[in-house]
Amino acid sequence: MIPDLKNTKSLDEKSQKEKEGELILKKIQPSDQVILLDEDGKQHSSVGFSELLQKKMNAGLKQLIFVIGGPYGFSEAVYERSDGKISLSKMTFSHQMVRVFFIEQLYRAFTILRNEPYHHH
Ligand SMILES: C[S@@+](CC[C@H](N)C(=O)[O-])C[C@H]1O[C@@H](n2cnc3c(N)ncnc32)[C@H](O)[C@@H]1O
Repeated sequence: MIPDLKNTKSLDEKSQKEKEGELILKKIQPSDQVILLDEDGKQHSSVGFSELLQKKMNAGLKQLIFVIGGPYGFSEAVYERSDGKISLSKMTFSHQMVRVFFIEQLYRAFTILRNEPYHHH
């Protein structure tokens, strides 16, 4: 997790996104795949999302990184480095809410892949 930026009042929207973007990009290795959580991304069902994860694992990917943006979203540099975008809804949520929703979906996806009795459709 990247700590909240301090003194953001002195930063305009673009500068804040760029500063956050630099901190995000520092954590990413060249071999990583990066998927952004973004309201304009592709929407999946929970089963569809579990299939996407399975496909990535089958491809022998070393590390798949999901990134949640700050209050103004992502900088251009982060969009350029990304390999895809997924959306949880057309609505905009706070990054704190997205963290909770997305962790539950990750948990759900792995229970689907393991045939555990958590997901009911
Ligand atoms: C308050 S939102 C930022 C909204 C900003 N207007 C934008 O263009 O992304 C903070 C972060 O939460 C995540 N987020 C918010 N709503 C989302 C949604 N419906 N689906 C996926 N991620 C979402 C994104 O990662 C976003 O960068």
